[in-house]
Amino acid sequence: MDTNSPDTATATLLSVQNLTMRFGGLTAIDDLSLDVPAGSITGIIGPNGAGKTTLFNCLTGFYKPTTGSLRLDHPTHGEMRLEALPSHRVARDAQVVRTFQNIRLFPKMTVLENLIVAQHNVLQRASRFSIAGLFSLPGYRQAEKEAIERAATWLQRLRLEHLADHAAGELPYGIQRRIEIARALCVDPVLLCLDEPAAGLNPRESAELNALLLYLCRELGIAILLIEHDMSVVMNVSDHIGVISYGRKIAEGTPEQVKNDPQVIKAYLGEDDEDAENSGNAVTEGAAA
Ligand SMILES: Nc1ncnc2c1ncn2[C@@H]1O[C@H](COP(=O)(O)OP(=O)(O)OP(=O)(O)O)[C@@H](O)[C@H]1O
Repeated sequence: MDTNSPDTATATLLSVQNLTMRFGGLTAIDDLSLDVPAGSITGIIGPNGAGKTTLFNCLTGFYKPTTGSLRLDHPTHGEMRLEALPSHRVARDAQVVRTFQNIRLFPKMTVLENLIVAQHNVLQRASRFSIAGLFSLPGYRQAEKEAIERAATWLQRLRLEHLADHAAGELPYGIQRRIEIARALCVDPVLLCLDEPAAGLNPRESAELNALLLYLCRELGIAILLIEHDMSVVMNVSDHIGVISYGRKIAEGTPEQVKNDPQVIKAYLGEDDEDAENSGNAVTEGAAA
């Protein structure tokens, strides 16, 4: 990553301040404040319907928050207010990129083509919105060459290069999830937002995902914001975890602090003693894997 440097490790990259998102009478996010440090992995957990994906949708411009601010300290552009940017500029200019809960690859395109399409912003600019692209002028050809090289680099880093010419939709589910991450990485993210990347993975694939996330963060310096229900992933890779319930932050801290927090156990287990016993398991399950 060109835009991240190791000395930013303790700085705040993203500051979510007093974020509220209402849908009519439903408050999905309720006065949420949370800091995402640079160069680290921040986990976001919480029961179903807690507001985690809504937070991502606010961050990436899919929703305009009702109130509150999302300040990104961009390594080259300085402070950017994400809540004021349209979604295409969040990815293109702020380099905040996301994956989705449901896989959204182009199934009939090859793996390589999926990664090139992700770079449409750069290619579109180089094409001068079609004339240069149409006549394949040198500037466009150069941009196209760089896009292919960038895609090839990420395929190689994620050990997918042997699958470059396969149709994405024909590959196993766990591989498709990995391709989605590779595709997001082609945009050179300052902040990579992953929405349940372990959903549907088997234990071996979850362990590989852990290794991948640690590599991206520790070796390449990419900050990651991770929504995940799979505790064997989130508890093992996160430096810091925020817990949301009914749109509010109920706890924040290291994985160890969070999994022992009575409010977190209650949110997962409910009030009932027996439920609570089960919910404690839900928070800690797989954490030592
Ligand atoms: N576009 C929308 N219109 C109305 N309600 C919405 C919309 N998007 C989300 N919600 C509601 O906001 C609440 C939070 O949903 P959200 O998807 O953010 O939860 P989540 O924590 O991601 O849940 P899960 O873990 O099940 O994916 C839910 O009650 C959901 O029904």
